[in-house]
Amino acid sequence: MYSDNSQRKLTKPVTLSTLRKMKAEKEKITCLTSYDASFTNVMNVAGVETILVGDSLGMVVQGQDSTLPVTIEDMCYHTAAVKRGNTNAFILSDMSFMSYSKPEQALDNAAKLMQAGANMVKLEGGSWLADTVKLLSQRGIPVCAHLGLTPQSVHKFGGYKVQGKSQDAADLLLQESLDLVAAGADILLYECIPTGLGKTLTEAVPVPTIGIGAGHHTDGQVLVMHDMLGINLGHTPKFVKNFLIDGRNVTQAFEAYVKEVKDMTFPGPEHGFK
Ligand SMILES: Nc1nc(=O)c2c([nH]1)NC[C@@H]1CN(c3ccc(C(=O)N[C@@H](CCC(=O)O)C(=O)O)cc3)CN21
Ligand SMILES: CC(C)C(=O)C(=O)O
Ligand SMILES: [Mg+2]
Repeated sequence: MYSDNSQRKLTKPVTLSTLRKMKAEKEKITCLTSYDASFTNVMNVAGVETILVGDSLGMVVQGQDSTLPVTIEDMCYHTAAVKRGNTNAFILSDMSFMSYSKPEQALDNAAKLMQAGANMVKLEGGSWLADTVKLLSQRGIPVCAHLGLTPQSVHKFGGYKVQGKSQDAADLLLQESLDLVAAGADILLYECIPTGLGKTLTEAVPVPTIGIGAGHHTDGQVLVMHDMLGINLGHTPKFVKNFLIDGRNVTQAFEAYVKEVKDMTFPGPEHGFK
């Protein structure tokens, strides 16, 4: 459909260096989830710099009620599909529930994702992950650490709840962020934390930050594609905005998302937490 490269907005491959430069120059980083080749191609056309093969696929593709049933084989299958549809975006893939509970096991599973086509792997957790992040980093695997509301811990949290609300919880998130950066994390992703804390953390760490429900101060933004196209199966979280409105097609919805993240009209105050 879009085999003509001239239609694509990303003219050269997005790398970790590109993303670091964007943080330094305060240009917002855009990210959307994708799980297949076709949507990935449309995201390339719209200029979405980074694509997350999220374990949210368990919910929006497989129809599970959480991300826990997703396997590393599922993640590899979708990463390979995204890779085949991709030209220049940077691909991050989630490590599935319990696929990184021990460092050596994490290395074996991260290797599978990298061989399937990921440019970086994402793991949920805090300081306890430092040894694993260090091992992956030393072996040449870029790592994104996902903090705040970590959906694989939903049963421990007792629901999808905003994190980092008390001063103690906010201080702990800062310490954990610094520990993970010291261990080699290249990107930090914050989910469902107060907007002010998103700002504090983004200013405190030297690596790019990406937020979802973390306010407009993070270096980048991510949304689950289905949510921003208005085809969420269940309850719609507060941080979601439907971009498939006003007679837009899917490409135009992705373009509107890129524009609003770049000019900081998305997320607005109504999409954040106090
Ligand atoms: N479609 C979809 N979108 C997502 O963003 C997403 C998934 N699936 N699956 C995995 C996780 C689960 N996520 C979620 C799910 C629900 C809320 C939610 O309802 N949050 C409440 C906050 C409640 C509070 O105030 O503590 C909200 O109102 O937004 C947040 C993140 C994010 N991820
Ligand atoms: C919600 C994002 C950050 C994610 O981890 C996913 O899509 O799985
Ligand atoms: Mg995930």
